[in-house]
Amino acid sequence: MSQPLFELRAVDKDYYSTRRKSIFSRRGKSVPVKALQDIHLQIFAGEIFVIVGLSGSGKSTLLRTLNHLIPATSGDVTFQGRALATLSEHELIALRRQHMSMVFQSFALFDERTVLENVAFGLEVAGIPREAREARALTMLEKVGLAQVAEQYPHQLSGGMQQRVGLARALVVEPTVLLMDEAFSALDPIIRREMQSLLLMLQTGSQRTIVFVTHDMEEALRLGSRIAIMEKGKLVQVGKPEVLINTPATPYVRHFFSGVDVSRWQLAENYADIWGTR
Ligand SMILES: Nc1ncnc2c1ncn2[C@@H]1O[C@H](COP(=O)(O)OP(=O)(O)OP(=O)(O)O)[C@@H](O)[C@H]1O
Repeated sequence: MSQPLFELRAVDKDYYSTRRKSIFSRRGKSVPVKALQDIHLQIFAGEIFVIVGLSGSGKSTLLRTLNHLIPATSGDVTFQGRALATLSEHELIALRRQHMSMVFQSFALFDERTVLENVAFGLEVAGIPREAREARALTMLEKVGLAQVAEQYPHQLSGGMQQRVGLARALVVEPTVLLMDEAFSALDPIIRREMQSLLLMLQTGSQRTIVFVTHDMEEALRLGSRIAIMEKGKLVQVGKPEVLINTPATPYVRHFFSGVDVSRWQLAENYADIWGTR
């Protein structure tokens, strides 16, 4: 098997929150929230790796340890064999710029910039001249079907369109990894499915790796090459969708499939045919 792109070994993350002190403190000492506990994980190039779990299970924290926005309290996180904790702030910023983009639920667009300027932002930061960056941004907007609104401002667009701008902005820098945190969760169901299809279409033939956080099992099954299920800061099972469905490790994992039509995933041999765009 190829070398993992990310490798996590014995990763813990404890939060010491003053906000929570009155609830969790004992004799004035704050008790940490154990957001991640003993995480061992490998993520490979080209995967759409989906992290699923209930609210508070540690999904966002795990995602943010991958780009060191949240440093692990203990354990190792490596990217392309480099331990993130050993990098200087300067090296980390360079690594993130070169390899990683993020897409958030809240879109996080710049209101005072046009759609084109929003998409071109990462290229501007990278020092690409205006003409070249705007040409690349426009090509990316064409790919997400939004070239016609390039000169508009984010507030003039629907939520679904704004998230397509967010996706274009993340992809235009050609990242090795796309980190997506509940990126489609604020969208209504039809637009959400359209965004999932768009993401799968854009991923076709690409070696880009996507790590996608969601609490929605339908979305996880639709997008994931592999799925990790989290419970209270721990990884309870990691595997291909059909493996999780056919052999759930715990009742908690099984619980995630209640209400989801899993019949399409139950026969592993049919799995490759389910989504033509994968
Ligand atoms: N900055 C922080 N300070 C203190 N506790 C935190 C902080 N961030 C997260 N937590 C706690 O860590 C745990 C994991 O949070 P995290 O946001 O990673 O979970 P999640 O699965 O992404 O949740 P959600 O789906 O609600 O976003 C929760 O108990 C949360 O309250």
